[in-house]
Amino acid sequence: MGNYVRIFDTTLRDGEQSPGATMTSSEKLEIAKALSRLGVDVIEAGFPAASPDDLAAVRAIAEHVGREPIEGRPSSEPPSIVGLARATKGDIDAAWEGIKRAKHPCLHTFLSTSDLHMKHKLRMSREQVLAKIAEQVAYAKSLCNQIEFSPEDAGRTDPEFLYQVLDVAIRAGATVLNIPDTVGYTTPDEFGGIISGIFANVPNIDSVIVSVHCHNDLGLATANTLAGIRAGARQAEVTINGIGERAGNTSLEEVVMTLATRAPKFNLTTGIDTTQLTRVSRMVSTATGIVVQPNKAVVGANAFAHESGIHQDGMLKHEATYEIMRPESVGVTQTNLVLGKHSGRAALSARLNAMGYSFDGPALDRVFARFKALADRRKQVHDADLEALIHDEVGPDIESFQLEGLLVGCGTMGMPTATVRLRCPDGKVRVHAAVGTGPVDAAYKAVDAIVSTNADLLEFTIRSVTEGIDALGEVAVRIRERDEHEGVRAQHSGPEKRVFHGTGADTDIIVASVKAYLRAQNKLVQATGGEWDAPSSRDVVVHSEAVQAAVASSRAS
Ligand SMILES: CC(=O)SCCNC(=O)CCNC(=O)[C@H](O)C(C)(C)COP(=O)(O)OP(=O)(O)OC[C@H]1O[C@@H](n2cnc3c(N)ncnc32)[C@H](O)[C@@H]1OP(=O)(O)O
Ligand SMILES: CC(C)C(=O)C(=O)O
Repeated sequence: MGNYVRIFDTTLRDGEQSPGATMTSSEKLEIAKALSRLGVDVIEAGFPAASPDDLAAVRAIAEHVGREPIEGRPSSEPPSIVGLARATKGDIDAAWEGIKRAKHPCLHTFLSTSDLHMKHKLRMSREQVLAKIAEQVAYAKSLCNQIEFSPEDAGRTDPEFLYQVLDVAIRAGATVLNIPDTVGYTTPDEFGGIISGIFANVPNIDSVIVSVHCHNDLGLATANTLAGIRAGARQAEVTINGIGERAGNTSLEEVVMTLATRAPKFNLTTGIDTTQLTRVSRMVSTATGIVVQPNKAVVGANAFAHESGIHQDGMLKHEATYEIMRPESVGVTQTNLVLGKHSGRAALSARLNAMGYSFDGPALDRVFARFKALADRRKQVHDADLEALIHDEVGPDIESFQLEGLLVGCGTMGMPTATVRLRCPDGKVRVHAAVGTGPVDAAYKAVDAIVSTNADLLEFTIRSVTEGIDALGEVAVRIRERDEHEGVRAQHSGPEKRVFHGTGADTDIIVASVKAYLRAQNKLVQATGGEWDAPSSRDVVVHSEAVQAAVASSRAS
């Protein structure tokens, strides 16, 4: 095998043993096709004795995926298809029934060899176990050329007995000896030592492939698998996303990307097309319903995401500062500089540039201040949030009216009321309160009383820019200059009345609504040469003492 490591994928067998991960036959077939395209050498398709459905799924995979090379598959050969069986004739027959139509079928049988398992689970002596291995491996060999044998719980098996077991299995016809750390008990030095011990003590070990199969109970599955490979194993049994019994199996993507990323250290290759890893990971997650944790190595949503300003600045200067693999190498389109409360100007301005905006100097400072204020309230700031902020920032050249304050009262207990405080083109601050059918209507009436531009509201739309209770709301309005001759328009062929658009964004949707309305009103005022008739004090309707006081104070200023 030299420096080639065979990737044996057991997502459909051990992976499916994850509580709740049961997949339908058609999902399994689709995943098997994806695994084949990914370039795995071996697919353990199931445990046919477990149920008629399992048998049917294994058979379908053997017939479809195990016979023809799939388009796009790195190797021209179809993968080997494996069926798992206890060391019993019935299980072996069922497994053979499942896989026999594959071009490269392989029967995998196993029997526990640790004293603990033999005594309490199998209730068999060492001698009985050795005899059963000899008998059942030989029986399997009578059906199929390729036989994999696993001494279950090898990680806790007495090494001397393990060598005896493996010797018996080779003599009976096994072609692959798989060494499982069934309960994820060993540490990397111990597991590497077990594999080295096997190479040093089992006769004819060079005539078979030595395989490793680790579980992740202590989070050591990948480390143990790599230790086994460094000790000479040339097959790694893995699952996509590391799913499997209890804490799972070794994850395919971690082993493959370690061998690829640290190539000079390992000097080993696999047949995996790593650019498909992310896609297959998502497919398995969807089929099993097992969500990939965001910080999962290689395929987690955050594996190529950077949130803090110092890291983002480093990444913008040189990608190797904080990334040891390129995202494209695992099929992620690009590094994700997540904008959040820890981000700095460098990342914000890079994101804005990518979105087609260029801000620098005080304009960037302004957007940055608003971005930070938003990021303090939101977990993440998305492009859509930025768009809304920018549209809010890039308003009319002159802000004739500026919102200085807004107070609304609404609900089921009384009349919706809004008090609006605006700085007007003459520099004075005016306050007006109004009632309406709802808080927005009340606020717009209050704005109208101060702005009095003779415009009709044509359209009002509100949408949540992003998801969640803390999402930014974006309001878009369109207003049209009022036609003084409305109703007798046919007799007047004057110019069409102009329409002005305004948007506003805020986590408070009433504030966003007023900002949008004022934007549009400001454009109208600007378009009419900045003309504006200040309302007489008679026009100001006062609804409370507080507002009266506010009006008085605005007059005083
Ligand atoms: C480490 C691993 O991942 S091993 C693979 C685990 N996968 C599965 O178990 C697949 C799903 N399993 C099943 O559907 C069922 O367990 C079946 C159909 C295989 C067996 O069901 P049952 O016959 O009802 O047996 P049950 O599951 O209750 O008990 C397992 C029996 O197999 C025996 N057994 C366990 N491992 C082996 C083995 N490798 N070879 C032979 N017998 C074994 C046990 O000692 C026990 O025998 P007993 O009933 O005489 O005490
Ligand atoms: C069947 C064997 C290989 C197994 O899954 C284990 O021991 O974990």
